[in-house]
Amino acid sequence: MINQLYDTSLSLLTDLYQLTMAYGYWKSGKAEQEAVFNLYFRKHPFQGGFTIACGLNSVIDYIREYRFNEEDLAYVGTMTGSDGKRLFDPAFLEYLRKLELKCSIDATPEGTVVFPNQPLLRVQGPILQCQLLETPLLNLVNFQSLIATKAARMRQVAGDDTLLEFGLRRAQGPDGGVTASRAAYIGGFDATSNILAGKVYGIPVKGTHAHSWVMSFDTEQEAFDTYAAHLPNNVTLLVDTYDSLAGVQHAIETGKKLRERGYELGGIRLDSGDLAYLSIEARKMLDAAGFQNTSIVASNDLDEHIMASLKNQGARIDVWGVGTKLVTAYDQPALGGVYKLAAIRNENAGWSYKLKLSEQAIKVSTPGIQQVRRFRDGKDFVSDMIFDIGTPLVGKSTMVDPYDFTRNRSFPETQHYEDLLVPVFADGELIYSLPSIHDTRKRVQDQLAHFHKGIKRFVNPHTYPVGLEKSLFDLKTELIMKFRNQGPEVTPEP
Ligand SMILES: Nc1ncnc2c1ncn2[C@@H]1O[C@H](COP(=O)(O)OP(=O)(O)OP(=O)(O)O)[C@@H](O)[C@H]1O
Ligand SMILES: O=P(O)(O)OC[C@H]1O[C@H](OP(=O)(O)OP(=O)(O)O)[C@H](O)[C@@H]1O
Ligand SMILES: O=C(O)c1cccnc1
Repeated sequence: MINQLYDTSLSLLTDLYQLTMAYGYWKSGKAEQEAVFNLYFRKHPFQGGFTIACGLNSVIDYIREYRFNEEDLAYVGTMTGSDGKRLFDPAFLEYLRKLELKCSIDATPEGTVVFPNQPLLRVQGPILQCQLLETPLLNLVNFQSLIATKAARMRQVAGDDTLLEFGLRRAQGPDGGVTASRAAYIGGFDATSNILAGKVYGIPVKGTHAHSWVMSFDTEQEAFDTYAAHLPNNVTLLVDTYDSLAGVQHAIETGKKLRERGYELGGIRLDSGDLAYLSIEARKMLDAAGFQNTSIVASNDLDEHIMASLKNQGARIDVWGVGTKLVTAYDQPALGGVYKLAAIRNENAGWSYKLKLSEQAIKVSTPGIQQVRRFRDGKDFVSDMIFDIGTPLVGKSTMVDPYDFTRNRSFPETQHYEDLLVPVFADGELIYSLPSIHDTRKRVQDQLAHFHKGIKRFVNPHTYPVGLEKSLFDLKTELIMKFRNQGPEVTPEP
């Protein structure tokens, strides 16, 4: 669907270094060498205890439409190096012209609750192709997972209240706005004010009116009455232009006139002042006037923390309109997802497992062709184990905390589990049937319900156990030792 927003090919939506590396692979005869990359993040956003995977739908669109068209190639042909001469041999442009993606991708379905260091996507295929995908895949998955997570945090606070996303005006550009609306819906919002997102993604669209409507009339009463006269089936009146509680009284007057015509006053919206006090007072006034079913909408720089505080204060808010702090992920504007080479196939020697070292333990990548096994105890999820798909898992499974080898856990063969990564593309062919956005949205809440509530709290959340299967842990340790001492690779035992 992202392609619907742009009337152009998106194969150049990447960093130059991906293309220069691709060129290098091609020139040195490595272009077709099979490789495996993992896409994962290292730390939950917002100092939280969970993250929602989101963006796979866009990844699928992107890959299906992937091609270098004549305009792309003409542009790439003009690119020059430090000596002013062209960067790329024309024969490489011919190679790109004929390029068809043949990668296999396994991915965690959108709407899944995920944790640091586990692959959300595993991309396997010719190294040149896997490399070209790094930047766009990160661009698509990082942002949408970030916003879906922010939205899911707000849903945790809102309970059964209605959540409206109002962020387009503050979003990071047009695509930032539209994809944020999608991710917010998946994370648990009920509707967006963004009409294009409604059209493109089938999200419910809802809204009230702005201060300008009230200001354009001589009196607030006239403004409310006129709005209700023309849109009787969509009346939520913004009451705070001059004085919020006087505005509620004007809305009640309009509501009475609406009722005579057989319509109901849908809601009033508070957009400034003490939202706890004003909502409690507004509720009393509406109830006393017989408008018990009229909703109270609140907006004004809300986030999950203010919402929680308002709930604690007994605010009578039924509908929360949230913009800026949701779509810009205000307190943490990026998810630090990365894409790392984990294995490469040598012609005669089989797979070589690869690892990136770092002084920081958290930044040392994990080698291998990975899968994530999520163990259940009854209906609840209890632990995730990252393992290499080449390892035969017979008998009990033991997982080790990657940062403290003295901490480990074992599960008997009979323990219930599900493997999170599912096949999406096989050799470039889509083999995954996409769930509807509504089912994906439901999946988020179904999943969250089966995790320990400690991971959902905002302050010092519980760390859900994610470990490396013992033989993968041992292999990683061996590789770290080997690399620190001499060289970068190790061939796993068959
Ligand atoms: N009772 C409350 N408890 C905690 N935070 C609140 C409460 N009422 C409002 N807020 C939040 O306080 C912040 C600032 O509110 P403030 O009352 O200063 O805005 P305002 O100046 O009335 O609004 P505006 O500048 O849009 O006219 C907003 O993020 C709002 O959501
Ligand atoms: O506060 P947000 O979470 O971003 O929600 C969207 C805001 O956008 C609108 O007003 P706008 O901010 O344009 O003007 P205002 O601040 O004067 O109300 C609306 O009235 C909300 O307050
Ligand atoms: O419909 C609304 O009330 C709305 C839409 C966008 C931004 N703020 C409010």
